[in-house]
Amino acid sequence: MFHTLIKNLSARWKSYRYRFVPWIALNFKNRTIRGVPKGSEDKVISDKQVEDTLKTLFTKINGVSSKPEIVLGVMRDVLGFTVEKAKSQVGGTGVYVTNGAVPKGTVLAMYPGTVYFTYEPILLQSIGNPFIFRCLDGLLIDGNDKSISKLIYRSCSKRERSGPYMTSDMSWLSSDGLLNPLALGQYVNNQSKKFPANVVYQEYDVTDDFPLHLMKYIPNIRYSSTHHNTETRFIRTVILVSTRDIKAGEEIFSTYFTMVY
Ligand SMILES: C[S@@+](CC[C@H](N)C(=O)[O-])C[C@H]1O[C@@H](n2cnc3c(N)ncnc32)[C@H](O)[C@@H]1O
Repeated sequence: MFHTLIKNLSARWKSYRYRFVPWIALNFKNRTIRGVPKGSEDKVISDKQVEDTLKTLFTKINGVSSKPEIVLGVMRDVLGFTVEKAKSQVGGTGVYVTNGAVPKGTVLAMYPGTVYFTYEPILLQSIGNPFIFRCLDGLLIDGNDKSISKLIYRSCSKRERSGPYMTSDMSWLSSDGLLNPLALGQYVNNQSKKFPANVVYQEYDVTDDFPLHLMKYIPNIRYSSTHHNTETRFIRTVILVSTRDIKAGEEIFSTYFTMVY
């Protein structure tokens, strides 16, 4: 009987398709589901566009001071807009476009955090944690910037550094300085009737050919060491892409409920 229970649970988990894990999804009564046809991979812009945006922004930020006003100034010059955290219109903290305008189909944020493969232990970190994001292939990203999640991200980042090079951004965990101004996607709230979604999530895997000196701006790190895992050395990132033009002053909303059918 126990065996059947585990089998059923595991089958249900495999067919689970929402972006946020069940303990977050349960909080929402009125779920508007975004359907994605199976096999479409759910990409609204190409990997090449994502890569170009990240490389261009990181190259311009590289070497400037980590003072937020300086970094945001560079972001404004390069991308034509800035995004920042502020009190949400629906609950807690949210993310707003604070300057300029975001055209449709633009990378405007990233979902930072520790990346867990399906076989890695996340239970302890996940209890009461509303920041666990689920990728379409089941990988989980813990974007919580507090408590045990924060300690784990920091220690994995230190483990992965490559000689003088940091291979991930830790600045989203504190207010000591800003490296990657896009790394605030974990604070984007779920859409509602009054505030329909204006962004979607999209997976983007950073591979070995990404310039090593720009890796310090990648706000994701693998829970397990990449060095022992030659087949899967990529770093999963998740970006948020605008689905319409967004003006300064508007809050960003996504849909936590993406259903693959
Ligand atoms: C990933 S966090 C988003 C950031 C969060 N607002 C905060 O201040 O930390 C997810 C949590 O935000 C809240 N949230 C997100 N969308 C919401 C909405 N439309 N209405 C009310 N609360 C929402 C819920 O508490 C949810 O568990």
